[in-house]
Amino acid sequence: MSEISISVKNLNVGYLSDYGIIKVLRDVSIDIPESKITGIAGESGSGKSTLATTIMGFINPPLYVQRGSVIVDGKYDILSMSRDELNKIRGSVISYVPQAAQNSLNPIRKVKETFTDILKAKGMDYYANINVVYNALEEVGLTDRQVLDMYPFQLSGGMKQRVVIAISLLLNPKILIMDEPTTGLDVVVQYEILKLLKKIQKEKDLTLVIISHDIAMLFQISDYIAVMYGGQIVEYGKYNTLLEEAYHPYTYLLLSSVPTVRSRGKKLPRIPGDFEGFIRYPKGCVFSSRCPFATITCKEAPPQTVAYDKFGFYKCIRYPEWRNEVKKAYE
Ligand SMILES: Nc1ncnc2c1ncn2[C@@H]1O[C@H](COP(=O)(O)OP(=O)(O)OP(=O)(O)O)[C@@H](O)[C@H]1O
Repeated sequence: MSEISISVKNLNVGYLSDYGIIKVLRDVSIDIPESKITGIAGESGSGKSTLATTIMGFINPPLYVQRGSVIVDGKYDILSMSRDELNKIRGSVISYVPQAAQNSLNPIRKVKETFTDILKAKGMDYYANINVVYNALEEVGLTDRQVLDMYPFQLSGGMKQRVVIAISLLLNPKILIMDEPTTGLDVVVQYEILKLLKKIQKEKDLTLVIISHDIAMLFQISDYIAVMYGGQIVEYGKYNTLLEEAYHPYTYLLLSSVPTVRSRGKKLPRIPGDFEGFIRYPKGCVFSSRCPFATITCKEAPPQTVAYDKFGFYKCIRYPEWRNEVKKAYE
């Protein structure tokens, strides 16, 4: 079995619009290791959901793949598979929980009817597979089977999220991609859901990909972190490497802008300005107009990807010099 669970190479994806194709993902390449938790961090609009949707093969207009490849589990070439072939592996090899999935449970169907629909779509009967359903519920800590006879409005936010996770794991996939799994939940429930995800990941040896704008949450749970900015992955590596010494200034500034008890009373570095957008896309490094360490060279040409270790990489021509400038500017 391959050590790489999802391999994305030179992915260029955009959206069709009245003005032509608006390019969003720009040469995105990443190898996501199996049996680990990989966090994909980035601010709203950086392209995280576009990446997840493309990995799942949900290629429907206006989304448009210009080039690149996505190989899942070493053998599924997602972008060249038919709809039927993709439907076969969705749920059984790779599952995806989109943003706010807990709110899209059908309000007029009991939980068991939702399970029935999911199983039926896979040609499976609910009653013949009732133990599969019970197991899935137990895995997510819903031991009271009465939950099956309840409507979504009778469940708390945390319970709904557990039901959604149980559905995504019903057919025992090897890979689970969750988009913003804790958004909209209160802090205690967020913690419980993260603890549950970590437990399930370990027990099932799952490859778990968590997408979030909440970098602090991702650093709590992930083994690897990819940092997205303006449709690119600007840095990727082990969470502790990034925490100890980010190679990209954007990662450093994102991490430094998270308030902690220790930073109380201190001025937190902020990221000046705004992303130019996908239409007026920067010519050089995508972060250069906001980067306090950028030089003219950074603004003129995109940086090469610098690879290190097995999976890690960064896109910054100013590393390691910019680290010395941090000391002068902020420390
Ligand atoms: N269906 C669509 N049609 C046109 N543009 C889209 C569509 N979906 C996303 N986009 C654009 O693609 C860019 C990336 O969006 P995407 O949803 O992938 O980002 P994200 O990082 O997941 O953000 P968020 O967390 O807010 O969902 C944004 O500029 C967005 O406006």
